[in-house]
Amino acid sequence: MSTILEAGKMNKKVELGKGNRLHILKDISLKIDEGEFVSVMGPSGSGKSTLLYNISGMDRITSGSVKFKNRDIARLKEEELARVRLNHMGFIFQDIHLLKNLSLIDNVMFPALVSKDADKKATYRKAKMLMEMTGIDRIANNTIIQASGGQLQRVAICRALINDPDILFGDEPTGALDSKSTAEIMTILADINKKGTTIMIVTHDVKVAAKTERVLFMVDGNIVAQKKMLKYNAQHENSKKREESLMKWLVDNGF
Ligand SMILES: Nc1ncnc2c1ncn2[C@@H]1O[C@H](COP(=O)(O)OP(=O)(O)OP(=O)(O)O)[C@@H](O)[C@H]1O
Repeated sequence: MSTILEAGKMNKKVELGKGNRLHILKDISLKIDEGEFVSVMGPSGSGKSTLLYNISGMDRITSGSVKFKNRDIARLKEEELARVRLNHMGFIFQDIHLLKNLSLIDNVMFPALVSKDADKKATYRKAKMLMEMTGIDRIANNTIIQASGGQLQRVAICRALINDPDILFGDEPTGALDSKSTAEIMTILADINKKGTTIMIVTHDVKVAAKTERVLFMVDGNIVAQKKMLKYNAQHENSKKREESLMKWLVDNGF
């Protein structure tokens, strides 16, 4: 299995003013394999979102390295980094950042149309296919206000997938959803992962993390423990057992 993403002694410090600095990520080294489904858990304020933003090149580390496909993205110029993010990465965030004046399908197509050589017809077909896969094709022409939270999260997933990313990052991708929509979104993400897309998400939800393959546990800017599991298979596996075993592991690690 080859490594897709590798952080080496990654540090993030932020200036708080008056000479005060906050050291958020502390010498984090981490490898993510191609095709893996990884989740990050840990107490509030432990640095989970900061890890996700910095390892994905959404933000800049203070020191260390972040290699994406063997290329140190921490040292790229902003324009080049933006191109890597647009063409190779997908992002799903809790506050979804959809454009209010566009229909749902136009929102899905947007990142592809921003990319230079996009063929509009092919992009439309691809957007339709993704919306079909996530069960929202019938409302493709609705506006944002005509869609539920769960439907909007599916739009965000389709949009994140429109440029065929190698890796998908999600910050609490199910955070605002009820348990039924959460389970449906996790099934969609698991399917996407089985087709080969690497996924890394931050979550507070044990039920969500239990459906991933490796759980990283963060405390105070460090990854203090990791739990490796087999890929989740909804047809053959009892998710309750995985949740119980993960819960026990988290408690054993002081969560
Ligand atoms: N730009 C910033 N300026 C100042 N402090 C920051 C900044 N970004 C993050 N922090 C602080 O760094 C710490 C880690 O934040 P982060 O959002 O990464 O934690 P988290 O584990 O994702 O928390 P939560 O689970 O509550 O979302 C927090 O104390 C946060 O207030």
